[in-house]
Amino acid sequence: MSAEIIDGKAFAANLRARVGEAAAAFEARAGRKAGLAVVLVGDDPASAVYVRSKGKATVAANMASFEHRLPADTDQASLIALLAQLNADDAVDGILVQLPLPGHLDEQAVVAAIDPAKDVDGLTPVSAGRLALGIDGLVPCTPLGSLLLLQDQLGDLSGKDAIVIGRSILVGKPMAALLTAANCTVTLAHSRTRDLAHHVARADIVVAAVGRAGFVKGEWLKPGATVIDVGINRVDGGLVGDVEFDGAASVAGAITPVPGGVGPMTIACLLRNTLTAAHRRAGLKLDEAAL
Ligand SMILES: Nc1nc(=O)c2c([nH]1)NC[C@@H]1CN(c3ccc(C(=O)N[C@@H](CCC(=O)O)C(=O)O)cc3)C=[N+]21
Repeated sequence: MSAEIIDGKAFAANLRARVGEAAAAFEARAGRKAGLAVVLVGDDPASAVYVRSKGKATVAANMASFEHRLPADTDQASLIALLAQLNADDAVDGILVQLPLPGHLDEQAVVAAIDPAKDVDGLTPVSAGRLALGIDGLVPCTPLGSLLLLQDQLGDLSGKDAIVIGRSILVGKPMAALLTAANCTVTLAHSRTRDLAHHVARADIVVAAVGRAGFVKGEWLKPGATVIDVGINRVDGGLVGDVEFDGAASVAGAITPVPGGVGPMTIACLLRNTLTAAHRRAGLKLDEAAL
């Protein structure tokens, strides 16, 4: 094994601490805490654990946490009504609706009902449009966290060849947009891509977000490549990523582990986005470069 292991957990802890300091400064200036509302529909135990850990991290970062747990059979109109109430609530700077929603709900319509100014997940059509057009807005947390790790690892990304594997709304598409904005030459690969290994072999940066355990093989990689493994797959032995870790670690220059890589960055970036939204809503300036 030769690759450096990128410690996302430590980086995320640092970021949360810096966000916490900036959130305390926000409270002093604005006369209120920045606030994050999380909406959970149904009682999926994994989601409940995840929502609880977000709430704890929010409070630890000097922000207010509002949790709304709704029964699994909540109807569309009630959920939209709750979102309208949160949109109108001045104490709420960020709104996150935990996905996936129960099947009877229209996920697209629900997400679109979130005020883009409070869209800390970066998933509304307005946020996605802003990212595509290069207009300042709120960016999805997992791609943002991945970009921060890459910039920390590599510095300026200009001119680097990057491949993003997976074209989901949550990760792949926004990741490709962020890397393009950072001046990478980006390949967006997906399930219909022919000869994926050939494309991966050219990449200085590989972001794997396909949701299949061990899908990306070490022998595909360019020696020294930086690998960001977004996958979180539950298997018999515990959690594994989308990259075959041992094989990749003997070829890559640096790689994120699962767990302890991108996952913790997602929550840290959710807090960062909440602070960003709070400053914009209050008309205050946040020095994002200092975060
Ligand atoms: N609207 C919405 N936004 C989301 O961002 C969102 C969502 N819905 N639904 C669920 C997924 C999942 N997700 C994770 C975030 C952090 C970890 C994380 O911190 N994972 C730890 C390990 C956790 C463990 O041990 O289970 C790690 O990778 O080290 C995992 C999963 C955000 N999601």
